Amino acid sequence: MSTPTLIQQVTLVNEGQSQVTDVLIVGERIHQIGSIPAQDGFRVIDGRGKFLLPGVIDGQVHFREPGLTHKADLHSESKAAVAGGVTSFIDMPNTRPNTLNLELLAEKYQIASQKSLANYGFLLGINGKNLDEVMQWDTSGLLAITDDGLYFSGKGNILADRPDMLERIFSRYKGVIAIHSEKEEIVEKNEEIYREQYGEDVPVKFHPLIRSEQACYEATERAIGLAEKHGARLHILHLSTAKETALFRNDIPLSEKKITTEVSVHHLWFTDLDYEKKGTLIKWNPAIKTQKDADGLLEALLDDRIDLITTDHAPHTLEEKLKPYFQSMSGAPLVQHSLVCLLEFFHQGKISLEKITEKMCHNPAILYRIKERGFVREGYFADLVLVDLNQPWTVGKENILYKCGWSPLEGTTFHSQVTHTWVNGNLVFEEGTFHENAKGKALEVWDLKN
Ligand SMILES: NC(=O)N[C@@H](CC(=O)O)C(=O)O
Repeated sequence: MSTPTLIQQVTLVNEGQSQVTDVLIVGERIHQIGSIPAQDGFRVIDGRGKFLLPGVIDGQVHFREPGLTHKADLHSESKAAVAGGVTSFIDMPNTRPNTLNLELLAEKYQIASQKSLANYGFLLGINGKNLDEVMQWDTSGLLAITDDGLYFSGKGNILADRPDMLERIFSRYKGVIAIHSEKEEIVEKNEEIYREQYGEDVPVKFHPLIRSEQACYEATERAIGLAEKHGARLHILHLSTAKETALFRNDIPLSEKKITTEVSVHHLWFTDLDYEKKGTLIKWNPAIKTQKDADGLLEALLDDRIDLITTDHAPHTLEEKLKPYFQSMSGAPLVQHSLVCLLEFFHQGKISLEKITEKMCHNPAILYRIKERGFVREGYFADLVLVDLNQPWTVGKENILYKCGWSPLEGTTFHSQVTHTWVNGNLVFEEGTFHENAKGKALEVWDLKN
């Protein structure tokens, strides 16, 4: 067993409170929280002036393996994740081939067990062809997160073109149905309008008018209608408009909600005014919209209509990004910078540390029923992140860890820095250095009764 680690006199931000305390890690678990005297054989970390949070659980990333490893892979992106204080992630099924059956799912878990520094869960994708098959699978047990997640996305989004199929899914599936919610038929009509005027090189500032508020709102409204009709468990991924926030409730605890949603960091951080400077580097689906939308999303996050913060970390090579509008890939990397972005909002007085912890650490664990993680509790896994709120640094090529080698935040100065990250009790990131001998684990889920 590794040396017990005592983090002394640290401000622990956890479960709605911040207090100075000591935290003792023994093996892969949090052994004790309180006033703990150092003993011979302990490794002691001086936490004075620093803040300790549960490791971030990013509920939506695209780490691109297998099949798209020229953009990213489970090793490179999990390294970027832990450097950013992210100790667990849930990866989406739009890898190649798409993760549409149990063999492909098992393959992902196998690769991650060899390569990932962070803990991992993989969602299963669904399309017109595998629906009946998925419904018959007993996906409990080993498959962890995947028994609880389904995902739809991209062109030919079935919300738009297969309402009959949605009806069947919502009436039969009991796990979390996670949806990328934009009506493709509206998007396609808008694309034609702009294509006629500008050809292939539509100015990217029109992206939020093509992937419009209406496209988002109508898809989300329809999905919620179906979920309510069938009592299904629906999660809307990366909400991007203020208007949609009115469709969600905040009068019941998350653990009792059947309809939940999240906001991704870029929809809080950027606005349409940034297209002029950043161009297609900030082309995402759903699109970055207006300041009013960013403000409305933050407000809904603070008043609990929005349940989680994710990144939708979606790396592409610079070459794939810097193309004319219609060829430029949507998506950008973020997982290394999500926590420091939110800490910057804290510095600006927009959000508390307790709320950041709730939305990035506690709530993903509650929503996906992740076992013994997401909170700093005795007996839980020691997934922890230590941050210094006053250690400014600037994002630049020399410190970007993404395989694609770029970030939409290049040139941004953050006041806060992640200094240490523990995953399952192992100190994997320490002041810019990685200890790569220990690998992450597959996330496990609580039984439904918990
Ligand atoms: N969010 C994005 O803009 N891109 C995602 C796919 C998706 O969610 O549409 C990707 O995988 O690149």
